[in-house]
Amino acid sequence: MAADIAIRARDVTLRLGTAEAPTEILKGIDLEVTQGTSVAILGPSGSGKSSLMAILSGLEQASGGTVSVAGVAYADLDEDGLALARRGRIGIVLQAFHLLPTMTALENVAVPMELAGAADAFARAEAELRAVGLGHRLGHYPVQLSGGEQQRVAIARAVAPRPNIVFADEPTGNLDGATSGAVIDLLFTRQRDAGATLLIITHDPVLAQRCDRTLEMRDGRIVSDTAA
Ligand SMILES: Nc1ncnc2c1ncn2[C@@H]1O[C@H](COP(=O)(O)OP(=O)(O)OP(=O)(O)O)[C@@H](O)[C@H]1O
Repeated sequence: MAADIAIRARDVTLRLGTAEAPTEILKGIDLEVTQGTSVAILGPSGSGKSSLMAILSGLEQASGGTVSVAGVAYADLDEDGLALARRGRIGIVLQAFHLLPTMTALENVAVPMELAGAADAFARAEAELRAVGLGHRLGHYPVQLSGGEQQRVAIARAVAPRPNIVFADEPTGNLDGATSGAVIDLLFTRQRDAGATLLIITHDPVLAQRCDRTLEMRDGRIVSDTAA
């Protein structure tokens, strides 16, 4: 039996800017990712990595082409449908962490799980925050946390619901070597435990080497696709 395909993109394009001066950000992306694999996306700044991730994670709509994730075709869904499809199945860590400023670190991780119906949301959130080394910062608000600490809260929030697919845009960008190593270990441990698919944008060759597969983007296209 063929392995499950977690992510399928066909001829995905993204055009932004004005009608008079459109910019082609993505120029026909074809991609299939097998469930349970880890994929690093490399490429120079501006090559379209974050844009591709935004489309694959359902946060942005493609201008052309089709995307289906975990068997769900995005074209069939409206905003609410997309949000529902993401909930619990897809974890996302963006470059801007999007923590809610009025909630503590613990609440930022626990409340989304609680809204999704998890009975043990706070216990799981606490365990996940301890795993990223933030057991001593549970009651801190985002403004009281350093950039690297906020990044770790965002990672804990993404992995805590045990999603099938985790998208992470430079998840270690703000972390020092030791903390970065611990966070990467956590991401890969969770991936293995849950058989999850992991898509990571990174400039870090060490992180890329740990992935099963490496894609390189240039100027809106995937220019190389290498298995480890
Ligand atoms: N709303 C927009 N209108 C026009 N161009 C945009 C818009 N948003 C992004 N771009 C352009 O799209 C290109 C791709 O951006 P993207 O953030 O996907 O690149 P990236 O490879 O993730 O870069 P980085 O490594 O710097 O994060 C960039 O040249 C950017 O300037």
